[in-house]
Amino acid sequence: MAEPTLEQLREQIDGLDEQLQGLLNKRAELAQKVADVKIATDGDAVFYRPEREAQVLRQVKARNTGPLDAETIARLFREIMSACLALEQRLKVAFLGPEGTFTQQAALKHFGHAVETISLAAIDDVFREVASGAAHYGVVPVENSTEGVINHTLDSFMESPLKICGEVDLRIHHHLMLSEHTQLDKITRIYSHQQTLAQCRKWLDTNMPRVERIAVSSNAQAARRLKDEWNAAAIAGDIAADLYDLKILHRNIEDTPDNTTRFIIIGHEEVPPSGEDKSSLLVRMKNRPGALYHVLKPFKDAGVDLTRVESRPSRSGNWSYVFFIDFEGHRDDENVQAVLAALEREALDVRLLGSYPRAVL
Ligand SMILES: O=C(O)C(=O)C[C@]1(C(=O)O)C=C[C@@H](O)C=C1
Repeated sequence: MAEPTLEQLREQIDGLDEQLQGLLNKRAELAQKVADVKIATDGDAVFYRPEREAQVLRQVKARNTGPLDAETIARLFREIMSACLALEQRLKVAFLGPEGTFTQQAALKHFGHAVETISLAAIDDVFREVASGAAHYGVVPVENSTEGVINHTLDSFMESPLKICGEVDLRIHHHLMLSEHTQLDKITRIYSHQQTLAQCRKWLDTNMPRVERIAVSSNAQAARRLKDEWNAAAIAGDIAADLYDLKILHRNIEDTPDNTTRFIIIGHEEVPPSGEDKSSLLVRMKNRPGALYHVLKPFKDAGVDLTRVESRPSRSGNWSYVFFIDFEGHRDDENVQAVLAALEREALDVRLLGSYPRAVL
């Protein structure tokens, strides 16, 4: 049999597109009905359901047979669910701005593009915007694989009642960029966020040792500054280069190739189990010998896996320490409850910051 012609193949694609379109709208109608059920059962209906979204995306990945790869197809379904949710309620998501930061990228990766993103200048502002109800959720960075923890976010939890309801991992690539006015041989300074400068330290030491490094509030801010300067460069990501119309001179100048930043989603609600969950905990201990041992022993006894432990001096007393602990499992799990009960006996204060689905995308 002869191979199909271009016209015949396109006809088949048109036919499938029509079916897909019909199915997508049927799916959207069901989401609208789900919204009616949520409103009928609860006056204060919560439309966004992270545990259900994680389950849908996991199913999509598990049953995928290709040729589209599992990540790609999951990203498409991410956008479909985002659009369906927007029919129920258009979410307002606050993030650490300005426009073009990796945090905005993380917000869109997690929620899809059918949300309204609100750019704010500081991590505290994101917490406040969500606490006041002006935004439904917030996205803030918490940990970077080269530079470690972002203390400001952890500190904000000491004073905030908000909960963690999700996590996002983002591979971070940094590029050296110039504006159209920059004179390459006259560059005397490089702008970027302090974390980014640290993540590119070796590259800068080797390639631009005599150029002054100036830390600014975000990478996007660094990119924005170039507009009016002819003797400066910036280090930032792709979105910032696009947004401020900059030329990328050197790509991927980060010192470690698997440079990843972890972001968390903050909100008001506790998230039910999704089947594959993580939890974050804040424990305040008296600063006595072996404090860390007493914090960690209950996890070993109950067979709960830790994924991160950080300690910070507590602001509320000279002689106490706060531990931030991430672990596998959900607050409803029996072994997690055993850990919490044991910690209650040991610690001055124990607060579960949230149980949430492990990142799927
Ligand atoms: O199952 C729900 O609760 C829905 O609202 C439907 C749906 C979806 O499109 O699948 C949309 C938004 C929720 O965050 C989760 C899932």
